[in-house]
Amino acid sequence: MVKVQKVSKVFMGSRVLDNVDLTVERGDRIAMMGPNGAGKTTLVRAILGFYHIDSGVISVNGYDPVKQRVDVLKNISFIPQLPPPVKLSLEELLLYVERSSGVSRAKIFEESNRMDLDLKKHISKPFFKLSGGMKQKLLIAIALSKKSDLLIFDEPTANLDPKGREKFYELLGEIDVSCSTLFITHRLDEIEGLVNRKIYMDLGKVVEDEKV
Ligand SMILES: Nc1ncnc2c1ncn2[C@@H]1O[C@H](COP(=O)(O)OP(=O)(O)OP(=O)(O)O)[C@@H](O)[C@H]1O
Repeated sequence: MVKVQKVSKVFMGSRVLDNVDLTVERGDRIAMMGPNGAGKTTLVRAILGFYHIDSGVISVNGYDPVKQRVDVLKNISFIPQLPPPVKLSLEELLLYVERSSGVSRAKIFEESNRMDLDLKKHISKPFFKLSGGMKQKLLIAIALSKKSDLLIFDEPTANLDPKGREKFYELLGEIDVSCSTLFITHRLDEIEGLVNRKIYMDLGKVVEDEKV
């Protein structure tokens, strides 16, 4: 599904990804861990085509993430570490998601309800005015509503209260087995039961890749 071959990325003279090799297969449930600054987010963003890489090759379902971005993103749901500063109201955002990704509004409402987020109450508020946890809940609801082959979560529970986290893990337990997931996390204890592979990064390299 995802092939990362000898990928390097340099930011301001510093090698953030150093010759990384990684393959994600269908059904992989990955916990990606490693110290702050190890290169986890950069790797995921390169897979999503947000960054040009300096060397190596990345392909997602056979597509180049930079040149064929639309084809790559069509089958991926991504929750970033920091919610984007979207100025649209929730109403406008839902309309945009519905039109651009074909995700049903009713499904987003359903998933939001399950995350204890009252969308109706906040529907005319701009997204950026929601609390951190509410933003994350909405992004989770959208990601889980979209039919994707691969779900990528970059520390998705950082802003969630304990109940929100519990609900989130409950929903994750229901994800189709054919779907792959990649979690960047510092809290392995919380997702231990949901993963079948653990990857550790350090200093821009994959230093351990273990099936569990
Ligand atoms: N757009 C950017 N411009 C310059 N440097 C960057 C950029 N993005 C990331 N970096 C640098 O790349 C390094 C790796 O950052 P990255 O966010 O990939 O780490 P991480 O493993 O996800 O860390 P954390 O666990 O703290 O989220 C850091 O030194 C960071 O400062």
